[in-house]
Amino acid sequence: MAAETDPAAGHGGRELLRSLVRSQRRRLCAAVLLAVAAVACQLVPYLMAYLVAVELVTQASPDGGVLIRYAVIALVAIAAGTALMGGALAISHVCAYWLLHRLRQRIAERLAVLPLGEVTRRGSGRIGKLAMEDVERIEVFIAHMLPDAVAALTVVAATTVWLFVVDWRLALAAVAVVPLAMLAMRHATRGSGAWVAQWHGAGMAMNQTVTEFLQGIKAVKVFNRQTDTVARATDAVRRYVDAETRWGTAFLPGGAAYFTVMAANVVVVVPVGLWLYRDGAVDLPTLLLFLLLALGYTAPLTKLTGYGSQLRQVRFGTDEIAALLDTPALPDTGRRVPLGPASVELTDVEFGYHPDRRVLDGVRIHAEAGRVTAIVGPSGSGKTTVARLVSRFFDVSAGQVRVGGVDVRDMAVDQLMDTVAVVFQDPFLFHDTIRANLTLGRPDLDDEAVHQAARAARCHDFILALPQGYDTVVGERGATLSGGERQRISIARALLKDAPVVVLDEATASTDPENEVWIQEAVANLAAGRTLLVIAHRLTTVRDADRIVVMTDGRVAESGRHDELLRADGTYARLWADATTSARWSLGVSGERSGAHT
Ligand SMILES: Nc1ncnc2c1ncn2[C@@H]1O[C@H](COP(=O)(O)OP(=O)(O)OP(=O)(O)O)[C@@H](O)[C@H]1O
Repeated sequence: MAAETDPAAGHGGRELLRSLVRSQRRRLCAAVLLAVAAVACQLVPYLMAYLVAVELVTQASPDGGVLIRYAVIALVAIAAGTALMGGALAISHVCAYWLLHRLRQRIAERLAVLPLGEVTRRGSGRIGKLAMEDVERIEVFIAHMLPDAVAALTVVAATTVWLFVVDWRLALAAVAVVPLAMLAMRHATRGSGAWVAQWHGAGMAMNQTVTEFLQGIKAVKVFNRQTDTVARATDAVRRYVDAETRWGTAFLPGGAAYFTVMAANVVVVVPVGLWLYRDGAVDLPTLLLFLLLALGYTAPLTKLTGYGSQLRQVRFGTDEIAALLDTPALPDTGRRVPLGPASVELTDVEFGYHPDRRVLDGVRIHAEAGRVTAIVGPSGSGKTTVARLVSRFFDVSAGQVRVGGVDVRDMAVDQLMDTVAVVFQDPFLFHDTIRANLTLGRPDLDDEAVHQAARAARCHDFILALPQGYDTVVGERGATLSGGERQRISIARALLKDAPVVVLDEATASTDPENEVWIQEAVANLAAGRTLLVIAHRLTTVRDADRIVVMTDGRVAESGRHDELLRADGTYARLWADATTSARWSLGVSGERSGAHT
C-alpha cells in the first residue's frame, strides 16, 4: 500500500493540525509574509506622527510641505496595510477552505471503510459535530488566527525593539506590566484543559441528544413522550451552558486581573514619561511616541492570549477528528478471488459487540447455494447479528464466515459487496427520487431494467400512482412511504444489484395483510435463482423455506424443514405453537372488536 502523504493523515490532534499547516505551507507563508508587511505598514502612521511632532517641536516655523508629505505617507501606508492584510486573509481563506474540503472528504472516506460498529458506537450526532463544527474551527484557526497571530506577534516584537531603541527607560516602563499580566493569565488558565474537556464533552452530548430527538421525532410523538424527550434535550443544553459558565467563572478572576493589569500600563508609562520629560531626559516627540505606541502595545498581546484559549478548543476537535481518522479500517485484502457456488457458511462462529458479552457462541449454519434458508428464534437470540457478520458489518471473534466457499475476510470488500445484497429491516431511503433510490450506485441502469425490477418487487404500481412517478422525491429517510412500500423498494434495489446472495432481514413491524402478500411475492421473485438467507421475525413467512435454522441464546438449537422440525417437537414446534395461538388470539380479538362496532 502506498505511504500516506495526505494532509489529513496523522496521529493525534497536534500532529493533524501540523500536517494540515505543512501541506499548505507555501500559501500560508505567503499569507503570513503579507500579514507581516501589513503590520509594518500599520506602524508607519505612528512613525509619521513622531516625525510630525519632531518637526513641530524643533522648527520655529514648521514646513507645511513636509507635514503634508508625512500625512500622505501615513495615508498610503494605511491603504497599503489594508490591501496587504486583505491579500493575506484571501490567501489564508483559500488554504482553509481547501483543507476544510479535504478534511471532510477524508472523514467521509474513513466512515465509509470503518466497521459499522465503530460508526454506531460514536453516534451520528457526535460525528456530525466533528465533521461540521470542529472542522469549521480549524477553518477559523487557519484562515484567521494564524495570519492574525503572526501579525500580532510581529507588532509586539517590532514595537518592543523600537521602544528600546528610542529610550530604554520608557521602554521598560511600557513592558513592566507584561510579566505581571502573564502571571494573572497563568492563574486564569490553570486547569483550563479540564474545563475545555468538560465543555467539549457537554457539546458532544448535546449534539447527540438533539440529533436523536430529531431522528426519533416520530416515536416521540406517537408515544406522547414530548415532555420528557424535550426535557432530556433541554437538560443536555443546560449541561452545555453550565460547563461553559463554570469554565467562564473559573477564568474570570485571573482573566479580569490580566485585562486590568494590561490596561494599567498607562499608569506606569504616563508618570514615568512626564518625570523623564520634566528632567529633560526625553524630548516631547519621544514622549508622544511612547504614549501612542506603549498604550496600543497591549492590544495585540491581549489578542494573542485570546487565541491561546481558542487554540485549546481547536485542539479538542482535532484530537477527536484525528482519533476517527486513525481508527483502523475494516481490513481489506483488495484481492478479488474465484468463488464457488454462492453458498453461505458459518463455522464455529463466536462474536460479541462488547468483549465481555458473547452474542454468538459456536454458531454453525450452512445456507446452500440457490436455496432459501431461514433463521428464526426468540427476540435477542442473535439472528440479525448473523446477517451483519455475513455482510461484514463486523468481523467474527472466532470461527469463519464463508461466502462462495471463501472466508469473507479473504476477498476484497468490493467483491463481497458485489456478491451479497442486504435488505434491511428498516431500509434507508435517501431524500432523493425513487429512481435514484432504486439505482443506488448503478446509474447505468435504463428505465426498462428499473421498471422490470420494480414490477418484480411489487412496487411499480404504487410508484406510478405517486405524483411524479419514478421522479417523486421521497421525504427524509423515505418518511413519505409506508414501511411495506419502503421494504419493497429495498427489494427492488436488491434485484437491480443482481447479487447471487441476498440477506433479507424481515421487517418486524406487522404490515397489513395485502402489503404482506406483496412483500412475500417480492421476496419469492428475489429468491429465484439466488441464495436467500432470511432473518425471519414471523414464523408464518418461512414455513416453505428449504431449511430453517432455529437459534436460541446465540446458539443453533436445531435445523431442518418445517415438517421435520414440527415432528422433532423441540424449540421450533414450541415457537410455532405460540405463533399460531397468538395469530388465532389476535383474530379473535379483532373479531370481538368488529363485533362491538356493528
Ligand atoms: N449494536 C449492538 N451493540 C450491542 N449489542 C447489540 C447490538 N445489536 C444487538 N445487540 C445485542 O445482541 C443480542 C442479539 O441481538 P440480535 O439483534 O442479533 O437479535 P435478534 O435475534 O435479531 O433479535 P430481534 O428478533 O429482536 O431483532 C441482543 O442481546 C442485543 O441486545
